[in-house]
Amino acid sequence: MTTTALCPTIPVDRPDALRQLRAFYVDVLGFTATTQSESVLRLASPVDPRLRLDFQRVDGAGAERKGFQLTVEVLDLDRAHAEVVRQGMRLARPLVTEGVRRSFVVVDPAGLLVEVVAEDAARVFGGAPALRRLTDLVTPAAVRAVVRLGVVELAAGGPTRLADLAERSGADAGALERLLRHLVGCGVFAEPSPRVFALTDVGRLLRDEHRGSRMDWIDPEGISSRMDQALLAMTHSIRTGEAVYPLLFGRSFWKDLATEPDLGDGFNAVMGASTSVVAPRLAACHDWSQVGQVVDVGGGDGTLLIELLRAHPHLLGTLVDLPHTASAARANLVRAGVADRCVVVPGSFFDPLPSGADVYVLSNILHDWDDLEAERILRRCAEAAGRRGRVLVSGLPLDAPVERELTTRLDLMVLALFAGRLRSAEDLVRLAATVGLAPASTQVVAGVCLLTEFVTESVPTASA
Ligand SMILES: C[S@@+](CC[C@H](N)C(=O)[O-])C[C@H]1O[C@@H](n2cnc3c(N)ncnc32)[C@H](O)[C@@H]1O
Repeated sequence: MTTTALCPTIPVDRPDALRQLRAFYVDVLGFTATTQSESVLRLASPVDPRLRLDFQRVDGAGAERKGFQLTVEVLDLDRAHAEVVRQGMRLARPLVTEGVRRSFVVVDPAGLLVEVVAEDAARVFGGAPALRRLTDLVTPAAVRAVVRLGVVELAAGGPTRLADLAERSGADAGALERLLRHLVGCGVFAEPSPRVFALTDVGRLLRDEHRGSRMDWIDPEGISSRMDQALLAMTHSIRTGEAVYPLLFGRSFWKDLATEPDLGDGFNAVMGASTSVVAPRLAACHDWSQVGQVVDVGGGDGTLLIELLRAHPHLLGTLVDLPHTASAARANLVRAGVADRCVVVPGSFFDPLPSGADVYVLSNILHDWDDLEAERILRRCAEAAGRRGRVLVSGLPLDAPVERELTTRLDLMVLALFAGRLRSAEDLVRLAATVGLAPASTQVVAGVCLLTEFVTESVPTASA
């Protein structure tokens, strides 16, 4: 049995209550009123129709139900009904069909009336909503289109006429109206008056100012689009355990970024934006006072190193990354005014790293690689750190204390892109042990990022 939505029905007995309730739930909390009559007010979240709330007048005519009641939507109503009968539960109303709506009312063991209904529209159009939510590509594509067209930014100032949005974004007015109409239904835009569109709270999350959010990853051109295409072709990766990206684009993800500077710039920008959220916490949560020299291995556009150098003025830094990204990092370090305390080394972390620093940081690196390659990177860090240095590994672990879907999503993404994998804290310790690194401390930063400090137990012999 699967429940797909839940809706409390709350009885109200004052004549003007429904109007006041509407003012609060619609105007303050942003619910949409899906039905309003003399006797009922039905509300739903515009972005998640599973979040519902009904109010029902119990004083007037037509108020057939009394008392608090729950409506539970299930995928298989007949099976739920058969089970209720098998358990000998009391039915307050037998199974009935009203139009396309089939339901029964049962009294739960706490005495609460529970109306069990078949998932709406499941038999009408477009398949079961629960399945549609899992499989639909139209909405994600529509969101990408409206961002790419710049319409989100154009509407940022407040309600804007369709004609202006179309003219300024260079879109066909009729087609743009169809796009926006769909996004109104999804709760991304509102249409306060005909052909005037405004961003909702959800729509505002798509704005440029939300750097470091999901929004950075949905530009439908450039690197994000290639990543999307790789995800759509994931079946190959599941079949083989290999990255599908090279199959689609003729070279590995990192080679692709190095070959097409625009792609590299795009990736550095989104990666830097996402790292900027956690960088201040990484700069604050570790004891950097004893560290003189830090090497940021695969340091990307310099976001983390800039944060470290700014927060700890005694610190000297080195950033190692592939040549194109190293140049971007150098420019950012100069702009941030910390270049005089920093060396940028264009190169690969599969080659020997600058040795003798106190700390080697690997931020969001190891999950891009399979175990063999991740081990090679760790070995390079351990060799360079020697007996005295430490290796700090930071990134989202597979067993992060967050909703599971957040970690499994990234795990599948790195599989499709680079045959990488997310690792649990335990996996990481096991992997590091193969190159003589032992955990000295571990902490969760910003609720999602595992920061593990390793010391060298036995320095690996330098590999070729
Ligand atoms: C996921 S990003 C992480 C960037 C940065 N550490 C952060 O946390 O924002 C991975 C980085 O690894 C770099 N990289 C990939 N292959 C590399 C290699 N062979 N040697 C050095 N850097 C490499 C990429 O250029 C990119 O900057």
